Amino acid sequence: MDDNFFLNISTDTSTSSINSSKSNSKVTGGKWKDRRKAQLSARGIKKTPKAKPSVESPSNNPENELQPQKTKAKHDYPVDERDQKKRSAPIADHENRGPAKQARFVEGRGVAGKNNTYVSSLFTSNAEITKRDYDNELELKEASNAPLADSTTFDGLGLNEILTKQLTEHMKLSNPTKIQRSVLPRVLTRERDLFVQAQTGSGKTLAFVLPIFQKLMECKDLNRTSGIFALILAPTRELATQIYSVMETLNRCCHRIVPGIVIGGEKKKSEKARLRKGVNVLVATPGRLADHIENTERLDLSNIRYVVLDEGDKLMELGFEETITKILKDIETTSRITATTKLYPNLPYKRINILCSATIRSNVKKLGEISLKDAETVNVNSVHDVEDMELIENIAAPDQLLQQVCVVPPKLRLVSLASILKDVTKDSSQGSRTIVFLSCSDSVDFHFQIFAKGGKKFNKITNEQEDPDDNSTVITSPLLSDTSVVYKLHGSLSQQIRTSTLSAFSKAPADQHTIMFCTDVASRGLDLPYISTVIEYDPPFATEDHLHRVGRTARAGKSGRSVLFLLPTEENYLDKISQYHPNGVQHKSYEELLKIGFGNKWDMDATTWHLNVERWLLEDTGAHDLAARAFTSHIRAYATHLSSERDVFNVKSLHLGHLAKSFGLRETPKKLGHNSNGDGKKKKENPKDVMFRRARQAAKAQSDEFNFM
Ligand SMILES: Nc1ncnc2c1ncn2[C@@H]1O[C@H](COP(=O)(O)OP(=O)(O)OP(=O)(O)O)[C@@H](O)[C@H]1O
Repeated sequence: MDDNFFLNISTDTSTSSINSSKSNSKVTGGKWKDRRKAQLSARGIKKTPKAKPSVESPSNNPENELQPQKTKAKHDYPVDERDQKKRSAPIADHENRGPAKQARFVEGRGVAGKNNTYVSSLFTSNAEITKRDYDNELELKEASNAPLADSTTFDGLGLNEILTKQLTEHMKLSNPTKIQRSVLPRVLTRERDLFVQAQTGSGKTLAFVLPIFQKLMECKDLNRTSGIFALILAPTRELATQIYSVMETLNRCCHRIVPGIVIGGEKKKSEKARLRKGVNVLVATPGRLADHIENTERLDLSNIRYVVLDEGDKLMELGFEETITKILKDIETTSRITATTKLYPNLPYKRINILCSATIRSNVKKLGEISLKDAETVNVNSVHDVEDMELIENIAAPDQLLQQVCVVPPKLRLVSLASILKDVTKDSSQGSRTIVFLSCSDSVDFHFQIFAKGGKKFNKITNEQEDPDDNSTVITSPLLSDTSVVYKLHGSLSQQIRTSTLSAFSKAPADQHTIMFCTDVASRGLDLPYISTVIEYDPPFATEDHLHRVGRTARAGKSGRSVLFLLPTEENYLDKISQYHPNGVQHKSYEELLKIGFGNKWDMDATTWHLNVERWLLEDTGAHDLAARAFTSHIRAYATHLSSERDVFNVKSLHLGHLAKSFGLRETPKKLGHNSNGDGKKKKENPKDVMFRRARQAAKAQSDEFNFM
């Protein structure tokens, strides 16, 4: 048994009375046990042998178990007498449990070490939190990714009247952003490859889409049957869909220029039909495009004048290097640009490649070598030759972002999350949009269920009341507030569901509180409107992804807040992300966090809330399995943190027992591990096989997640 895992099984009252009563009688001589017996009988107490775990055993009584626990462990927060009393007060709503329910309730439980289940109290035995120097309190500055407030206008940058009108009148964008000011005129007037680097939410999409659209508009005879002139590659289907919808908006002011999209998850047949009808700008995910190049005869890439690679580092991270190299080679070898120059004199005489990324990793440089020739690097402050890429530093998070960090002991993670969500959803006069990032699909499913299906009472849904919409990814959350709706998004959902979930989330009424539980599939490039809070409940697998996640808020000059949860063993992660937060971060203690949602009686109310989750899992086997799966998948995902970050995210430093508690589970991690393997008899695996199995799992998880094919 793990030493740190505190046993908290409620004590038999008769035993406690023994401890509390004092006697003057003294018994001497004989064996130790006989002396003890004689001493007890002198006090009129009959010693009963230790009961084996059974339903009848008082120590197994769920009523006792649901009492806040009396423990010897030290509290890691100030405890006054009043709080102590509150913690020992009985928790309502469990007295009515019938015998059958009680039996189920204790099913699988036993004393510690027998059936491997424990009930530990939330506020005991938690890891100490080292006091880091948090002096660098956050200093919020003016928005760094906002539209320019000076006299710079879109037409001043060379945009034609029709497009300018579309932007200002229909899209309500009056001034360009800094990166648009830098990129727009370059693509309109020069024929040089570009590496575009700018903050999240700074308007990079319009920066490359607008000039390409205008150049095509300038070709009078160009229509949908003329061929594909621009190709935009994005790493995720969601991002590709988003870029396509920007193109569609522009198409409203010039119907001749037709955008098209090919991404996985859709019927290839309908994509082929679309390609056959003709498109001029093709947005695609690399895997699907490569598939069409192989199998779709009508796909003609010979006219391509512009290739844009959006989110370059993610494209590389997902292993598209080879696919992109092949696509570019195919474009190169089939190109008829020279032959058609006279037909389209306004288009560039050579192919222009544009690579975009907010973060620079060595893989982006590699992609630059593959895709760019004699390129310029453009960021908001400077323009220089791409050879100087080495000089470019990673970009920081937007200056107006309020970055909060909270170090939370593992057992208190779930209640801390509940607290913050309660807080963001409490205002009934106006709505809010929140994104919660988790490590894996199973964990998303579980947390979605906690805040949705469980409802106010975490009732088990019986067969008669079975929700017909059981697979829904959008559901109301009375647990938080009457106007709260929760969503889930991850790579294991079908593309149709992913698309409709995002669309519903984006169009939610302004007075609704919407919360989306998701994996990193939503971290890249997604432009969801009015996100006010991003919660990184699990830190990302690569530090750069932190920047992309927090970048879902504080976009285009708007304010935003991001909360990063860290375990006490992960505090040094702050050193890794400090490069993205030159203005500092704001530290919140977990006590503060718990107070904002649970109020002054936070310890008592958080305990009750958590016990309700635990009880729900004990009563509902389906929910319990979901929790167990989420826990094991989470640990597995944790082990896939980049090796360069293992000093912070080391799976060996995790307190698995406490972490299981934050999934509402009472079994020991060992038992959960065995269950997740299907049977109790686990064969010892060859370490080499373990390594290969984990590598396969990690690779599969990545590809499942992004589902790019
Ligand atoms: N000139 C502008 N004025 C106001 N809003 C703008 C302007 N240009 C773009 N936006 C808006 O800014 C938001 C962010 O734009 P976009 O998605 O292109 O950012 P990005 O730089 O690509 O971010 P990320 O790196 O996260 O992908 C969008 O909602 C877009 O409509």
